[in-house]
Amino acid sequence: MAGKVDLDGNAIKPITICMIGAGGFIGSHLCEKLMHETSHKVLAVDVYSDKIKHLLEPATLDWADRIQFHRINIKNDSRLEGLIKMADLTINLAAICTPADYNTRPLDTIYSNFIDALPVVKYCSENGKRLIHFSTCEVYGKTIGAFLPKDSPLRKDPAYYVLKEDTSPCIFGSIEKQRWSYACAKQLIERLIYAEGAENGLEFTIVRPFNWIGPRMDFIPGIDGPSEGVPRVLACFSNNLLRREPLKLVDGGESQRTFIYIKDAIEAVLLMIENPARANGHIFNVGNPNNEVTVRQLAEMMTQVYSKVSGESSIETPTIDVSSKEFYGEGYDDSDKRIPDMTIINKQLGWNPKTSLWDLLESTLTYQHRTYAEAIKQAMSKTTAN
Ligand SMILES: NC(=O)c1ccc[n+]([C@@H]2O[C@H](COP(=O)([O-])OP(=O)(O)OC[C@H]3O[C@@H](n4cnc5c(N)ncnc54)[C@H](O)[C@@H]3O)[C@@H](O)[C@H]2O)c1
Ligand SMILES: O=C(O)[C@H]1O[C@H](OP(=O)(O)OP(=O)(O)OC[C@H]2O[C@@H](n3ccc(=O)[nH]c3=O)[C@H](O)[C@@H]2O)[C@H](O)[C@@H](O)[C@@H]1O
Repeated sequence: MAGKVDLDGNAIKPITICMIGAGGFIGSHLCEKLMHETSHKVLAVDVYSDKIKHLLEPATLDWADRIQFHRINIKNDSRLEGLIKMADLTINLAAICTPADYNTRPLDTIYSNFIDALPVVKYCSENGKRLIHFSTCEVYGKTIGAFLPKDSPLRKDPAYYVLKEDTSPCIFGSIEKQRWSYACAKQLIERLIYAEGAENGLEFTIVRPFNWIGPRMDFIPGIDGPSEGVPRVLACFSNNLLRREPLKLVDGGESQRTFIYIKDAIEAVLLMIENPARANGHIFNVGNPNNEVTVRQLAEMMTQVYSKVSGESSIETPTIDVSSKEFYGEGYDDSDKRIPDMTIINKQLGWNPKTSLWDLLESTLTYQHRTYAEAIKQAMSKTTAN
């Protein structure tokens, strides 16, 4: 990695990164990237390590002395401050971030996304350490366009739906719509970090991911996660495809999302890590505006791609409609449309996403099939035998 330079042509010095939530979906890809392509050290903090165990064992791996796992729950562990002090940069990924939890476990959601993140911000600020904090595109909530009459021509005007870091408002539902507990907690921690920057000089970068997807996202219920758990849409639909059952479309599958391949998104995070002068003080949308689909279109595309990669024909009724109340329970609500404006990240870091939705689904579903198809078959034959 010798001779690597940043965007301004300066040599990149190896640093130590305290990565909280390193054992999750994004953390595992970021650790992989840092081990394979850089000389930086990682103090990996999480309560789980399954998704990074290939990076931790055996001790003979090339990067063994550059990654250390610390099994710590940041809610109640005094070792956290010491790790932040040892590092040059802290990246906080820890959170409850599955929508099925927002309305059913709103207290855990708010504590996890706001209260538990507070000491991390405080330790960084007090010790003069740089912080990259993971927020969410959900802080935008609904689009302004969602409130226009259905047939209004203004709905087609990007000014009413493209989400911009420095000008778009944050539009959430009423308090009994507990779906917004997550977005609201994330918004408040963003405001707190911004204020620490303004009043106390904290060097920060806030990342707003827009539906990053890929291998190792969430879990497949009953195989490597709780059998009753509800993961995010990629894992829900993968689970349905693997079990040859219809994909469930919540409230008609009309909501729109832009999906980005995790590997494209991780490139953006590495640029933030290695270009502090360009990233500090900024909030960045990280998404792929070219990959927009409705959830129904996503289901159709995943069905087609899965058929191709598994060699199995699709089932007769590939999708069924289900109400959000049935699927998520009382208090669910949804973001209607999420297209990231890319002006700021383009200007500061010159970054652009590359992978099309079809291509990213092809590599992700190939992984899902290879990793889970056999385990699902065995689990299903056991259930039938009983
Ligand atoms: N994946 C996305 O597209 C996406 C989109 C928007 C925002 N985000 C944000 O990015 C971050 C990471 O998301 P992800 O998709 O990797 O989620 P994830 O659930 O896979 O990873 C989060 C990790 O944090 C760990 N964690 C949670 N609470 C902890 C605690 N108290 N102590 C120690 N570890 C703890 C979990 O064990 C988990 O491994 C989250 O803050 C999330 O809100 C992700
Ligand atoms: O990924 C993001 O950028 C953010 O958005 C996600 O929220 P959301 O996109 O609503 O979550 P998904 O579970 O991925 O659902 C996407 C859409 O699919 C629908 N869905 C989900 C699952 C399913 O089986 N069927 C179905 O129709 C949901 O209702 C929703 O409209 C999560 O809140 C976070 O992980 C993150 O902050």
